[in-house]
Amino acid sequence: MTQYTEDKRDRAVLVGLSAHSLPREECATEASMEELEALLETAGGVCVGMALQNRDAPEARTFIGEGKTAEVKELVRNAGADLVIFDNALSPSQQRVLSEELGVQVLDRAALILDIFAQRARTREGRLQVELAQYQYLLPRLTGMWGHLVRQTASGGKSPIGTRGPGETQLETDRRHIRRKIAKLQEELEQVRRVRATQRQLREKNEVPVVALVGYTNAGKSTLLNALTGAEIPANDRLFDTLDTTTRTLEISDTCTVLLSDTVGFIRKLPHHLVEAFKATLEELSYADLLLHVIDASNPEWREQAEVVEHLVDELGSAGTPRIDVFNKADCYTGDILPHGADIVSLSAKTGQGLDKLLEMIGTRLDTGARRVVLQIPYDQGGLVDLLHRQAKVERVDYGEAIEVTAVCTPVQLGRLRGYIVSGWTPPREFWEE
Ligand SMILES: Nc1nc2c(ncn2[C@@H]2O[C@H](COP(=O)(O)OP(=O)(O)OP(=O)(O)O)[C@@H](O)[C@H]2O)c(=O)[nH]1
Ligand SMILES: [Mg+2]
Repeated sequence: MTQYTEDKRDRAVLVGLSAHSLPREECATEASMEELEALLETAGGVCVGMALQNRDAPEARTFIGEGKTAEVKELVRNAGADLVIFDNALSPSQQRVLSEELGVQVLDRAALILDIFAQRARTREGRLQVELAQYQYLLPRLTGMWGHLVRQTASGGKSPIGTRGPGETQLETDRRHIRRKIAKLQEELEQVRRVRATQRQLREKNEVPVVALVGYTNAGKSTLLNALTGAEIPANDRLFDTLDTTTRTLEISDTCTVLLSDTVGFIRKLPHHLVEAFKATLEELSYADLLLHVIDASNPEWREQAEVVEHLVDELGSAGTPRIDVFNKADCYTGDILPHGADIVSLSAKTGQGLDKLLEMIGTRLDTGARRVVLQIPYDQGGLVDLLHRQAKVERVDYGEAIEVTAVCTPVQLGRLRGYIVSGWTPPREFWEE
């Protein structure tokens, strides 16, 4: 008993369900439970018990079955746990019922991730985004969870996992207040976004291609950015170390300089609100000319992780952006043979092995695939013609109703000039959607 009164960390029992009726990516597996434990540790808690159930379908009221609920209750009592965390998403009512039946606070993976983001967010934008996501998560859960939280915080002591972020006094107020708060946060974020758009326009004037790092959390994105650019972004062996976008210049060769951006890592079952809220930060991705998908090749789960990333990149509307798959951590990789291909590179951000190959690949990717297009440029955009003369191979210029230019352009330039192309190039659909 004395052993855990000294440990101040939140003690949690982790529960997961795998059911035939659930989509595969929503099922709990041993690997996803392990990841949940890592998330719990990142949030400052400790796992004191674990239960994984296989079932045909979730129970409507309690998600897991009756027998399993009793078993979890037993686990909670024996281990002296103060909360139960589900790997699967729970509905607000399931969360409430389970909390009553188990006698402790019940969270799901989404709430845990939100909690970590709340602890980690540093910039104003990051904090606004997390707060917005937390309020949106809380709104449908006001009745059940709140009574519990208020009781808990009223009893004094530190605030437990899942309750950090919006202050307690705000948590006591009503839905209308929360809705107002959400609207206000959205407005503030809109402002942040406007600043971002201006910065981006400035950057586009600079005509420098943007390369963005994407990948599963802990894959080594920040380490790679540091290795390539000499930046000193913190890179730690914990989940969601980076929550803000950092951009640095990277010289690929004497003639080619790009901007390289680090982004927030992805994870399976990322709360939908969070993806929504972080769209401003992740917007960087949609403006990237090239994505570097960093994969931790030393992780036996890399395939599943890569799939999650692909899925989120799609959801964020960047499926059409050229991509290089970077199999990182080659220094400690011992598993099966990695895929090979023109858009695949294996390297170690830590030892530097393979970095030159990546640089070469970025250079080729940004330069190849040039093709001849005809552009119609309005006279008031005449500056673009100068730009084309400087950047592309201009073959012909006709002055008619508009300036008609025939030029050979690289994919990056084509992406930028998409509004003016009249023939020669069929852009991917997402290029047209703004
Ligand atoms: N052995 C080895 N470890 C690496 C390599 N690259 C990164 N790491 C380690 O992996 C851990 C995570 O690296 P980060 O660069 O923080 O990963 P990240 O993708 O930025 O993670 P988040 O910001 O949390 O999404 C750190 O402990 C790094 O030292 C590598 O090539 N080899
Ligand atoms: Mg990072």
